[in-house]
Amino acid sequence: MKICVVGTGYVGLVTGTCFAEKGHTVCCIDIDEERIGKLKKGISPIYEPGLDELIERNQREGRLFFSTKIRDGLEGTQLCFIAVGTPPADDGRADLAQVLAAIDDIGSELSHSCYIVVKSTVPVGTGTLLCKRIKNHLRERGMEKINLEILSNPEFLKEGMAIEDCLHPDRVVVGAASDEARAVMRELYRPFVSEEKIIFMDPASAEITKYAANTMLAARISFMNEIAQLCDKVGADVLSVKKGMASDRRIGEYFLNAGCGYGGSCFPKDVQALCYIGEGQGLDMTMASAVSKVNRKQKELLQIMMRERFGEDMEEIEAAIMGLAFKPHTNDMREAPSITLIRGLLNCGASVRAYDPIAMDEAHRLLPDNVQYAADIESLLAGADCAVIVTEWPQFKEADWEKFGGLMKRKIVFDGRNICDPEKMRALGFEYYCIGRNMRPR
Ligand SMILES: NC(=O)c1ccc[n+]([C@@H]2O[C@H](COP(=O)([O-])OP(=O)(O)OC[C@H]3O[C@@H](n4cnc5c(N)ncnc54)[C@H](O)[C@@H]3O)[C@@H](O)[C@H]2O)c1
Ligand SMILES: O=c1ccn([C@@H]2O[C@H](COP(=O)(O)OP(=O)(O)O[C@H]3O[C@H](CO)[C@@H](O)[C@H](O)[C@H]3O)[C@@H](O)[C@H]2O)c(=O)[nH]1
Repeated sequence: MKICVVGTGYVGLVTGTCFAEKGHTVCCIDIDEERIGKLKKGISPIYEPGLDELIERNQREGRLFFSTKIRDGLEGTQLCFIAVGTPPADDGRADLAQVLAAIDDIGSELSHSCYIVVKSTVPVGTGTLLCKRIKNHLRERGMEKINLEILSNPEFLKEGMAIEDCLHPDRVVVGAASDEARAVMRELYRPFVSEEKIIFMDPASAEITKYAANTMLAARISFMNEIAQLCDKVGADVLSVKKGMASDRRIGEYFLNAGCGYGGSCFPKDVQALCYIGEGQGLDMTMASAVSKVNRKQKELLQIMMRERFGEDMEEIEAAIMGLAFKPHTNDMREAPSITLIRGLLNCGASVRAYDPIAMDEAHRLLPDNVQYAADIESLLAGADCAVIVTEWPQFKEADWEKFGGLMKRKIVFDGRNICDPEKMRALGFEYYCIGRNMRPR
């Protein structure tokens, strides 16, 4: 099948490459010339385990192409995916500017019938809006005979696991109105999943499914974060509580880890966007709003714990921040809890030193200039008053705290991801604080 993918961010680049990997011929389009230039040389603009090799091989074998010109992508294509960004606008709604620009570009060049598939996360009714918009373009160009259908095919991949999620999805959701469109999507995804895992529905339901799924996952995290705070108040252990809850099959074990809050380019914006959509329909969206509210507070928690511990001395401390990415195995720092923490600490007058295995370039771009950076864990911790774990990178989980404790000025650790064993840390002489496992009523 010949496929065009518009947008080469996490979603467009990964899904386009995976379509090529399964034998389709794919042309990926982006307006960012530097990005396309790099991709043509086989250099991935994003860090995603396994992606570089797939891009290189599929380009070499002639199934994957990159261009800045939409015309190159549209030539002979059966399916045109829109995978551009939908960042949050100031009021919380999804900003559709990139999606509208993409449909305008397609509408000004398309000269044959095809299916346009929206992979970007978009509010309900976007498919209908795009359909009207592209038909206007075609009418203006005297091409109204072209047959078009706009489908919704939201993406559920997780950063850091994107290739695996894309090649072996739990399910594929497709919002399509016609049997013909459903048949094409079935053929496209046949190499990826068995047929019963392709869930067909109307486009509006598919659009809502994406927001509802993300909000449900975010709700589980916010719920556990609230339970963790309660655990700390009453001297209980949130990991034991989680174990007890998760063994009920109806609850399950996933997305129940308490921590210093969820970040990333999706949960924060999608929960807010769902609130905006519902409120626009006159609903309160009580649950979804609470999920966001708990998370905003949770991102402040490490800072509050540190202020409680250091009091007036906050201005004197040198804090060593372990991890900047919003989660491990990505360099993405969008909405990362590290940003809230570091800004807060600098506001209190503390000195901040930071290290992340791969997000250092992003950090230089996003964090205030007075943050200092360390080249490795040793130089990060040397002379520090405390270590603050924000991202659960494997190298932090495996840290040799006996050795690192010897390098620190004071042996104090704030563990925002509950990756250390409290008993071991205390036995090594650390003052150790974590989330919902402090076991001493406060
Ligand atoms: N990042 C994720 O893990 C993830 C997962 C599932 C769904 N989503 C959703 O998928 C969409 C894309 O997310 P992302 O993280 O890949 O975005 P991104 O911001 O990383 O990438 C978007 C890309 O689109 C390009 N672009 C913008 N306008 C364009 C145009 N008119 N023509 C061609 N290219 C254009 C940009 O230059 C950029 O490279 C969003 O709606 C997001 O909510 C993201
Ligand atoms: O038990 C948990 C699980 C996750 N997180 C945090 O939640 C955030 C998001 O994590 P994750 O969901 O793994 O990353 P994303 O790549 O943002 O993926 C989410 O957002 C994507 C974009 O919409 C969806 O496609 C995915 O299905 C959905 O998991 C991160 O800050 C994690 O640290 C927790 O605090 N506790």
